[in-house]
Amino acid sequence: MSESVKVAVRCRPLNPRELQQGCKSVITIDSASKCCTLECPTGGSGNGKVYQFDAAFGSEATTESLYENVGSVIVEAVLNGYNGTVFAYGQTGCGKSHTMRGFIERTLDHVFEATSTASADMRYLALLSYLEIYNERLRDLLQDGTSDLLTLKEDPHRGTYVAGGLREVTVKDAAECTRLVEEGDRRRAAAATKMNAASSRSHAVLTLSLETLEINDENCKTENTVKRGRLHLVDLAGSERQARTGATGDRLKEAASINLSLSALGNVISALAAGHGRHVPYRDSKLTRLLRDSLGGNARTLMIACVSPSDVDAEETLSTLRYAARARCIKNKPVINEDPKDALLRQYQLELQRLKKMLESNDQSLSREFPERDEEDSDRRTEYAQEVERLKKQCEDSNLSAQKLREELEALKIRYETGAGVNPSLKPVSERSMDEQDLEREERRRKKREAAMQEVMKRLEKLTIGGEAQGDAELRRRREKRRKKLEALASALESSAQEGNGSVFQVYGQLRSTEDALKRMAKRVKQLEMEAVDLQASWDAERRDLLRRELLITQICEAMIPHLRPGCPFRDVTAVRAEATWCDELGRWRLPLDLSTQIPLPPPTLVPKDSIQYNAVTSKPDLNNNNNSNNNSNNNEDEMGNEADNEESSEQEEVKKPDIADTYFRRSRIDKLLAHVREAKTFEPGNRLSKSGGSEDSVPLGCNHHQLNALNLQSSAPVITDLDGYRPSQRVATGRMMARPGWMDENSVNKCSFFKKNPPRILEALPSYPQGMNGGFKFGNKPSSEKMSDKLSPRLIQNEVVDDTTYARHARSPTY
Ligand SMILES: Nc1ncnc2c1ncn2[C@@H]1O[C@H](COP(=O)(O)OP(=O)(O)OP(=O)(O)O)[C@@H](O)[C@H]1O
Repeated sequence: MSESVKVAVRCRPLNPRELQQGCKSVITIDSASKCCTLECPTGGSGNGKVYQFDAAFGSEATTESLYENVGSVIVEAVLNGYNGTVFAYGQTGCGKSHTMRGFIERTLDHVFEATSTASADMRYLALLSYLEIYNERLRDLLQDGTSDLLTLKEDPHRGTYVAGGLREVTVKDAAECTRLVEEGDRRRAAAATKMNAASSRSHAVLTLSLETLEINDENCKTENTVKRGRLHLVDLAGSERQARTGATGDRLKEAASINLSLSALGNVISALAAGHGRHVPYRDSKLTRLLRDSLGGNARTLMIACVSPSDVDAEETLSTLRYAARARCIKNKPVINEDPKDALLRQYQLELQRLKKMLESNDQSLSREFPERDEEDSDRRTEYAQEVERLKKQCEDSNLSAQKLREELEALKIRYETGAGVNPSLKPVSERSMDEQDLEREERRRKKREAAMQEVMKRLEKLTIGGEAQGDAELRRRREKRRKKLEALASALESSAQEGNGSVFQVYGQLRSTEDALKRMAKRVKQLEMEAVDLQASWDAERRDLLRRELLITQICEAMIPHLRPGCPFRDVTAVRAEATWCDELGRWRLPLDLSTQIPLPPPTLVPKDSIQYNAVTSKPDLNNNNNSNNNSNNNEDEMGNEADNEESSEQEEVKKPDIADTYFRRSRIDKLLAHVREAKTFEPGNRLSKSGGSEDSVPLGCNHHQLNALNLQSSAPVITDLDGYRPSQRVATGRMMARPGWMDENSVNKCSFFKKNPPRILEALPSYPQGMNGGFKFGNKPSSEKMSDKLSPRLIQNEVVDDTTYARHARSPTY
C-alpha cells in the first residue's frame, strides 16, 4: 500500500540578531489546523500564502512535541522492519541541526526502550553508522581517513549502500549511540557565516540499522524470519545566498556544492510530485542517490521543513514551503524488509535452522558433520564380527548343518549392510542388548546437537540486544502505553493524510490538466511564432522592395528636377510631398493644386470677330483653350462636373469661338516671357542648360501631360490619352494639376500627326522643351547632340516672340 511523505513545518523564534535588526515575524503557525501562513512577502496587501502540512510547530513548540507527534511513528515503523527517513530541510540558520539533534536523542531513547522491554524471544541487532556528504564526497564520521574510499553502490536487493569500508558499529544502548554521534559531530564540517555561527557545511546522515529475529520457541523448532528496519536521520546543510552569508573561499565553494545538491533534491521532489512516470533525476547528486529509497521508494519518510519567521528571510521561507508542499504529494511504497540477504542475524538464523533439522532427522548425510558416524560404524563392525564369531561357535557346539550356518551368516551380513534389525530368529541371544545400544547412541547424538545449538544461541546473545529491562515494570508499562498511542497516531496520520491528499490530489489533478493545456498552448505559440517569423521575413523583403522602389522614384525625381523650368512648383519635391494628401476613394495621392506659381493674366477682352485668328487645327477641339477658360473663371470643378453634359455643345463652340489667347499677348506679355527664358538660361548654367538655354538632358520618356501642365508649358495640341478612340470628354485641364491617369508616351506622340506637325511653339521656346519634332517626337532617347539645346537658338526665340500672333496662337495657357 502506498503512503505519502509526511511533512511537518517548524518555525524557530526570532534570534537575537534579528531582534536587534528590528526584523518582523511574517509567519503564523496554527498547530490545530496544521497550517502555516506566510504574510505577503513583498509587504503588499493581501492575506498571505497558506500552506497545510501533516503537522505545524510554532516557535514555542519543543522538539519533544514534534517527535511525539510525527517522528515517533516513523521510528516505531523501523522497529517493525520498515525503512524510515527523517530529514530537515530549509535555508541556513533556520534550525535544522537544532531540530535533528533533539530528534536523534529521542529516537535513540525510543529505539532502546523498545528493544529492552521486548520479550525474551525477540533478538535485535543494532548497527550505527554516521557519514557526511561534503563537497560531493562521502566521509565517514566515525573514523578517519576514509574520505576517498567510500562510494555509493546500487543493488537490486540491498538498494543503495555505501561501499568501501563505512564503519558500522554494533550498539547496545542509547548512551553508546550518543557517544558515537558526538564523536561524529566533532568530525563534521561546520563553520561560521554571517547567518549562522555554527553553520553545517555538509549533509550529515546518521543511519541506524535494526535487525530483528523472533525466536518462537526455546529450541527454534519453528521457522523464523529476520526483519531489518533502517532509519536515516538526515541533517541537510542549508541553502544560502552568498550575498547574505558573506561566504568566500572555501565557504563559497561549500555553498556552491550545497546549493547544487539541494537543487538536485528539489528536482527529485518536483519530479516525484508530478508523478506520471516522469524521469526522476536521482543520479544528479550523491544526496539524492542516498535518499533514493526514502523518496519514492519503500521507506516511510518525514520531512521537517524548518523556516525562519523573519521578514528578511521571507523569500527563502516561501521557497522552502513550496518544496515542502510539493513533497507531500510524493508517494512511497513502504514494505517490511524480511530476510534481507546481507542481514547479520540471518547467518545466525541459518545456523539455528540447520541445528533444528539435525535434531529432528536421522538423515545420514547430517551425520557426516559429526564424529559419531565413524564411532557407530566401528561399533557395528565389532558387533558384526562378534555375531559372526558367536554363530561359528554355536555351529561348532551344536549340530547345525553347514547349510544352516551359511544361511544365518548371509542374513547377518544383509542386516549389517542395511542397518536393519537383526533377524530375531537369527539373534535370539543378542537382540535385547543391541536395542539398548541403539538407544544409547541416539541419546548421545541428540545431546551433542543440543550443545551446538546452545553455543549458537550464546553467540547470538552476545551480539544482539533485547529484553534487558524485562524486569522493569515501569519501563514496560511506559513502552506499552507509547506503543498503543503510536498505533492510534499512525492510523490518525494516515487518515488525515488521505483526506489531505484527497483535496491535494484534486487540486493536483486540476493543476496537471492545466499544465497539459499550457503545454498544448505552448506548442501552438511556438508554431505561431514560427509563422510570425516567416511573415516578418516576407514583410521585410516586401518593405525592402518598396523602399528600393521609393528610392528609384526619388532618384528619378532628382534626375528630372534640373529639367524643370525655374519657378516650376514641382522643383520643390519636399513641398509637394508635404502637401500631397492620400485619397482613399481613388486609391492614390492628390497632389497639391495651388503650388503652381501662376502668373495672373489680364482678363481676356473680346476682339472683333474678323480679327480673330482661328486655331490652325479646326478638325479637333482645342482643349487647352477650353481649359484655360475654366482656369480663368476659377470654376474648373463645376465645369468638369458639367463637362459630359456639355460635351457636344462646347465642341461646337470651340470651333466657332475666337481664340481668346490672341488678345492676351501684347508687348508686356512677350517681355515677361523673354525675361523668363533669360532667367532659365542662367539657371544651372554649367550643368543643365546649354548655351542656348536648353537642357542637356532630354525629358524622360512617358512624360505625363499633367507634368507638362505643371511645367506651365502649353501645348497647342490636345492631350490624347487614347489616340485611336479620341473622345472630347478626355480633355484635360492644363492650367491646374489634375490627378488624371494617362501617360503620353513616345508612341502616342509619334502617332499623333497633328502634334508632330504643330509642335507647341512656346514649348520650343522654353529651355527644357525637347526639340526635333520634325525628326520624330523623342523625349528620352535622343542623342545629346540633337537635343533641344542645339536647336533652340536665340534667333528662333526671337523670331517667335516678335511674331505676336504666331506666339499667341500656340501659347494658350492663362498661367503665363
Ligand atoms: N526552535 C528553536 N528554538 C530556539 N533556538 C533555535 C531553534 N531553532 C534554531 N535555533 C537556534 O538558531 C541557531 C541556528 O540553528 P541551526 O544551526 O540549527 O540552523 P541550521 O538550519 O542547521 O543552519 P545551517 O544550515 O547553517 O547549518 C542556533 O543557535 C539554534 O540554537
